[in-house]
Amino acid sequence: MKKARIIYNPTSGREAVKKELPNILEKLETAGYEASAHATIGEGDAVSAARTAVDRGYDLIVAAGGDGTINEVIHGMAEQEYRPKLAILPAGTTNDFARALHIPRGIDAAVDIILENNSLQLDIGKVNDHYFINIAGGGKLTELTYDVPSKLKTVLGHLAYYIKGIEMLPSLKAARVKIEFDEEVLEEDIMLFLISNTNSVGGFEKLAPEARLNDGYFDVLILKKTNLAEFIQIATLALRGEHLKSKNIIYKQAKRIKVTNEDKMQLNIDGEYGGLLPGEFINLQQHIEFIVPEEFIAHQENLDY
Ligand SMILES: Nc1ncnc2c1ncn2[C@@H]1O[C@H](COP(=O)(O)OP(=O)(O)OP(=O)(O)O)[C@@H](O)[C@H]1O
Repeated sequence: MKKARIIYNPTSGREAVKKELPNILEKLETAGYEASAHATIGEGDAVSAARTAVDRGYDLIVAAGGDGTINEVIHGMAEQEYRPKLAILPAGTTNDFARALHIPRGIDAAVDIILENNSLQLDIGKVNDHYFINIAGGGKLTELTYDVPSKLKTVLGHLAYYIKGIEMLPSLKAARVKIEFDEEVLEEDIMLFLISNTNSVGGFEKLAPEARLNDGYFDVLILKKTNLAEFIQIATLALRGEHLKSKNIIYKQAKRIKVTNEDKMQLNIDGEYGGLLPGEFINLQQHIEFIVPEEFIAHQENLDY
């Protein structure tokens, strides 16, 4: 019998998973899994819970919570030689990765996707000692994601980022960075750089429109030094997915990127503080097998032609 381990954050998304847990376990059992669950108790607990699940030879790990929980589960799995399949039950404030995989928001519908058991090997990113699934970046602007007070984030979701972002606009500063791509070096004064694995980040659905999740490439977006008016114009274009035509945006694809800067620029990794530059970003191609909707597999195949 196949064994499934649910690792869930009991506090995320108004305790949605906690309330639904008996139903989730029953559905998995009916589908032939021997299912058990671990409730996380705080920061870092999902990392060790995932490590333990790998050591115990589970066939499937179900990460239930927001992007923070999924990120921790991936940290617990990524270094291991044996990596079980990974399913996601989105129940957080931000569920960018679940959205990128077309996993439905409702817990019940997301469990049904697990039962359909379609899967794809997908890329994840690594920078220094951190893994990321959505995006990593740096620059004064990216610091706003962890400046948003968590209460505001819980109540307002993505809107909180925008409010805080607008408040921060007048204090935006450019910084000089050196960016080494696979075969090219760039030195620029920039407002921010984003290294994206998926195309849906922080509510911007089309930030990196060509990002594919299994091609081994990151999509790199660099916003050159701009004034406030230009910045607002580009942000407006970005909401419509039309920012790539701006002369202030550099867009590239690369497997490995090294970024250095002299001012101790902070790194943001999947929305959390991730240490200081320099950073070496490596794309681990098709490193983890994710359970995804059949429709997502068709969508990826369409991108290939
Ligand atoms: N029992 C717990 N109590 C408090 N915090 C926890 C608990 N379990 C895990 N956490 C922490 O909460 C962090 C965020 O949780 P998670 O990502 O699941 O949901 P969220 O805060 O609703 O959404 P998001 O992080 O996507 O905005 C996790 O990275 C983890 O460190």
